[in-house]
Amino acid sequence: MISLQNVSKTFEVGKKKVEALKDVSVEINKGEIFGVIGFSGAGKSTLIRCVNLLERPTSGKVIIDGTDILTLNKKDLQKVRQKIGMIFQGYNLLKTATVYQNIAIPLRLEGVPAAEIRERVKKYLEIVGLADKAKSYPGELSGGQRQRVAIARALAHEPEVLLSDEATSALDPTTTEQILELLLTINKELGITIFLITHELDVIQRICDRVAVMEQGRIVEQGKVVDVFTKPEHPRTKSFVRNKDVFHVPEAIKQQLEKSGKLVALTFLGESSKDPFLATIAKKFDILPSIIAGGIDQLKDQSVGNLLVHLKGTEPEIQKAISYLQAEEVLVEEVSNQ
Ligand SMILES: Nc1ncnc2c1ncn2[C@@H]1O[C@H](COP(=O)(O)OP(=O)(O)OP(=O)(O)O)[C@@H](O)[C@H]1O
Repeated sequence: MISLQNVSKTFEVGKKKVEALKDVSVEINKGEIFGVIGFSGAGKSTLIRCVNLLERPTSGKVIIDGTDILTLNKKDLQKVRQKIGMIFQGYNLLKTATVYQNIAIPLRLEGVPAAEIRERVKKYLEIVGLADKAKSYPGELSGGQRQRVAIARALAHEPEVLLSDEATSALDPTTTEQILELLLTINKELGITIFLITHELDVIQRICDRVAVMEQGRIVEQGKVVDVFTKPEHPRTKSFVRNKDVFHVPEAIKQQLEKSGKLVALTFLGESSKDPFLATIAKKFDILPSIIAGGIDQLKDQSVGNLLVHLKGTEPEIQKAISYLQAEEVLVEEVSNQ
């Protein structure tokens, strides 16, 4: 549906050149939620702004439904832009207009008939759960409510794609969760494709189907969230994957445990977490497994469990147990040597 092909963007600031995007290629499929994660300055905003040409790439193609929109004239580009809604970290609402007017004014400018404007404002305020706030001003709303108005305003144009530029970054964790739930509903029930950028792994983990990791203007890793999350390859991705925190063991304890065996990090997906792996390996092999730490993360469609386990025993027995776990599709990473 959206295909960014070899997109580069160089800003010229005085005599200095800033390469914000370097040969970035990314495909977003119809109906999916695709997230880009990266630290500040990685190029995420520039990338998302290239999708609706708020920023024009220096080179490369931006293909939407088969058309390279860089080749379009103003009028045709305008038509494509109507298919793309956008929400921002700062909401971008008109402070002196009511919630109703914030949604209605852009529709009026687009030439939507008055009766339809009334219908759409009502419909989308209901969808975002703010039917009773039509007459309020943005200043009377919480951050989460303001973002809901911004979402209703974007939806009122009945777009096929919603771009989200750090939409939850200014919100507390509970409000973030509610907005993410709303984005999931919009994706599922209205069939809207969502392309979002964030610096928070939680956002990716909670709602995205696929993810790309950006660093210094490049995409360094991309794939299904579950794969990137459980088997991160690039150092930048590893730095984002929080489950490593579970496996952070104070050096003194680590040294103590390593004397009598091996520390392993186990990662398992959804269903496999129900199997009693540790009891089984204790029975089958001459080892004593003990749990040092653990946690569980909820992804969009499944959960991922993490355990830090000490395997007490001889090296050959430990290796047999590890092979057994791997055959059962548990991801095993030795943390002793890290
Ligand atoms: N209009 C601009 N003029 C000059 N340089 C820019 C412009 N926009 C972005 N840049 C530079 O491009 C690089 C990427 O910026 P960008 O905002 O895309 O990153 P980001 O990952 O979205 O970071 P943040 O989350 O902090 O916005 C940075 O070095 C930034 O300073």
